[in-house]
Amino acid sequence: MSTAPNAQSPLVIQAKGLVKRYGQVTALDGADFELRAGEILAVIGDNGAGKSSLIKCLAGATIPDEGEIYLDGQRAHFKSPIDARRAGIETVYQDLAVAPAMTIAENLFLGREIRRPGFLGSVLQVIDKKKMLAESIARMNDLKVGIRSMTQAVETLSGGQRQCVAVARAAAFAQHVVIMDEPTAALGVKEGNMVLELIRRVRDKGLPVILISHNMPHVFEIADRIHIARLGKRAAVVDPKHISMSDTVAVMTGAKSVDELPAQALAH
Ligand SMILES: Nc1ncnc2c1ncn2[C@@H]1O[C@H](COP(=O)(O)OP(=O)(O)OP(=O)(O)O)[C@@H](O)[C@H]1O
Repeated sequence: MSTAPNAQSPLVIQAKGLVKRYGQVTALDGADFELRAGEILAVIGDNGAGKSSLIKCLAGATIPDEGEIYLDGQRAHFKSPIDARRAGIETVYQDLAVAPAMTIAENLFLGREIRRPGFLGSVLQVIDKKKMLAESIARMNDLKVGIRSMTQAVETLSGGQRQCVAVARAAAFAQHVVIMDEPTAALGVKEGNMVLELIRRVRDKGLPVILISHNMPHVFEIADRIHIARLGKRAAVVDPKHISMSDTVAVMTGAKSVDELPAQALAH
C-alpha cells in the first residue's frame, strides 16, 4: 500500500492560470490545479463552475486559450486525447465508452488489441484473443474485480460491474494518472460502494486519481483532498478530515469565503 500523500508528495500534474472561453462564456478564468502523487483528488463545484472544462484540458480533449500544464514538472502541450494518453493519462467519461455487445476482455483491449504476426508476417497481424483473455484475467484479478467470466458480454453486467470494467481498463493502461468523471452517478448504494472500493485500489496501486463528483458523501468517504471549483477558478483545496460537508458546500456555492475557514481546513 502506498504511503499517505502529503505536502511533500511530488506534483504529478500542475496547471497554472488556465483560461478557456467558448464565445461569450468564460468556462475557465485563470484556474490553477495540482495533483499530488498517491492521492485521490476530488474536484467539486456547482453546475457550470468549470470542472469538465478543467478536466478536458488535462485530458487533452480541449486546448486552453491561456495557461500552462505540467506533467512531472515538464511542460505538456496536449493537442488531442491521444497526446494525453501517450503521456499516461487515462480518462473514464460519464457516458462509459464500453461496447455492450463485446466481451469484457475485448472491451479491456478495445483500440489496443494485442496482435501476433499472421501468415504474411507483420503485414497481416491477427488479434491474439488468447493472450488478451489471459491478460484481462490478470489485470482484473490485480484490481480484485470479481467477475466470473471475461468472455461474457458487457451488456450482461450490472451498471456497477460495467463501471468497474471501464475503471479497470483505464487503470490497466494508465502509466501516470486516472481521471474519472462522475463514476458513481446512476449507481445504487451497493454498486457505488463497489466502484469506490475499486478507485481506492487504483490509488493504492500507485496511480493518482482525479475524481469529479457531485456526490458529497462519496467525496468525503474517498478523497484525500478536495479541489473546489467556482466561477472558472480554483476557490480552495480543502482537507476532508478537517472540514465539514456543510462548510465545503458553503465555499462551493459562495455562501462562505475561504477566509472564514479555520486554517486546518485548507489542504496543502
Ligand atoms: N462546448 C461548449 N460550448 C459552449 N459553452 C460551453 C461549452 N462547454 C462548456 N461551456 C460553458 O462553460 C461553462 C463551464 O462549463 P463546464 O461544463 O466546464 O462546467 P461544470 O462545472 O463541469 O458543470 P456541470 O457540473 O454542469 O457539468 C458553462 O457555462 C458551460 O455552459
